[in-house]
Amino acid sequence: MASFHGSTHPASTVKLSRGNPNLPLISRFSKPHDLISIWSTSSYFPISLCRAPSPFLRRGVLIRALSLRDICHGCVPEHILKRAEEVGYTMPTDVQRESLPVLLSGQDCVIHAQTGSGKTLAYLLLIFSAINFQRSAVQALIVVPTRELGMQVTKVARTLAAKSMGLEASQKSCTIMALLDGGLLKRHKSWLKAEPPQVVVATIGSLCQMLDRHAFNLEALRVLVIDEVDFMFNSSKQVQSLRKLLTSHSSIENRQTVFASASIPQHNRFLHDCVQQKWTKSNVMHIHVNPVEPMPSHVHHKFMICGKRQRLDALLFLLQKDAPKSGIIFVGEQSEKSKKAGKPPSTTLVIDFLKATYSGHLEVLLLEADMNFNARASSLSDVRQGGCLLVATDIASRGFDLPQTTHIYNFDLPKTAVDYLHRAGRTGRLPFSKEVCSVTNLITNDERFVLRKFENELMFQCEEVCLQSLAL
Ligand SMILES: Nc1ncnc2c1ncn2[C@@H]1O[C@H](COP(=O)(O)OP(=O)(O)OP(=O)(O)O)[C@@H](O)[C@H]1O
Repeated sequence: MASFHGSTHPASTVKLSRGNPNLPLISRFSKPHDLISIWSTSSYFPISLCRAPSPFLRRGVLIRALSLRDICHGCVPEHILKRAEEVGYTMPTDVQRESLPVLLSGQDCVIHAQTGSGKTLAYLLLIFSAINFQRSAVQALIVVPTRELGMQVTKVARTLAAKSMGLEASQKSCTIMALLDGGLLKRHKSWLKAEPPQVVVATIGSLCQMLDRHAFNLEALRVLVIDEVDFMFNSSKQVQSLRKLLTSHSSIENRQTVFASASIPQHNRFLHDCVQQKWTKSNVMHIHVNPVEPMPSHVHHKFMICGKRQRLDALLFLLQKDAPKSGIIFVGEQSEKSKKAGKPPSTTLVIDFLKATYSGHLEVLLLEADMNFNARASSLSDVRQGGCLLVATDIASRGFDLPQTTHIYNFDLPKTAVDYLHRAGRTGRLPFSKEVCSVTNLITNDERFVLRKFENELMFQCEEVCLQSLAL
């Protein structure tokens, strides 16, 4: 196994100085293995490690930043690249620049990069490069932890696979099926049998149900992606099924395996397990982008100390002062004890309070695991319409992409530093924007040490805000 870190130079590296991005591109390369690695310390190019063919260099100077098309040319079908450009994916993000050459060369990969860094597009481009559009068989499988994330990934995949302008006649279509908890699995079963899709996006529960009923098999599988991999392996309910999927339903020799997450605690141990347990081939690559800074740097962290009873008023005060374009208020899950005592969950308290007192222009919406699937789907679709104040439990903390979110409020602190990282990662998700976004924690005096622990673990600093200073 090997590892590429933003802070280490790979063996064949070239030092770069600032180049001229306006110079014309001289020629293109066609295969990823024709590439040479380049290390850039230039402040002009927002890159740490990239790969480029020699025509991109003149006397060791990068003369043009590589576009997504440059990196994927010859591997990803033209109509997908064209569609990606139509949607606005022109230049690669750091993680795409670093992972795509490795992915497109066929290697197994653990993609480990900040929240909102663009891991989804990286693995989707790999999938579109690997599948045979003419063949009706499940060739790519993306496993996700929640129904909401599954719907989102399916939407991005379908957007890329949709017919692009001007290429209709020649382009071949690709079917993408979502097998998600609460879906119409009976109907999906007949569809899977009648005409298997090329790509399936699934939660592990629904997937196993279908595999157990022999609705389809994974004999033709070329790419297996496990998104939010640390979360999936952490859940005791899912881990058995996941292990079975990785080792019995398809073989590592026939497929390319990709794991993705912004947090992989003890990643060396995880990489070791990947090889030992035969989840991946032995040359699996760990692409670790920005290892010294797990949090996006343009997210500003704050805290306000207030008593539990003051918390709702403090939240309202902050909302009025901050005037977010769109925000998420994270609330802890209700404990079993509180459920048994017949108390309302904190989400209800917050929602009811805001509906009665918040006078801003944003709609107040709710998303929590206890809602039924239809209510969850309807909340999700309302949230995507534009700005809102979403009151949510941690169900919305993983992978949820609402790029317009400018403010996060931790009404209750999360349980772990990893949960903090993912909640905070719901803001600051526009890759090339430096708009300052914020995460504000409402805590009691006793909780200050917990937050300090998160700060040390995740290497960020939290600034104190006082009700008095805000009132000025
Ligand atoms: N090359 C690109 N150019 C412009 N926008 C991009 C590009 N790649 C991704 N994005 C946008 O960046 C946002 C974040 O991408 P994505 O959801 O893939 O992040 P992620 O790394 O999976 O984050 P998380 O770890 O939180 O799941 C999305 O809104 C996506 O559309």
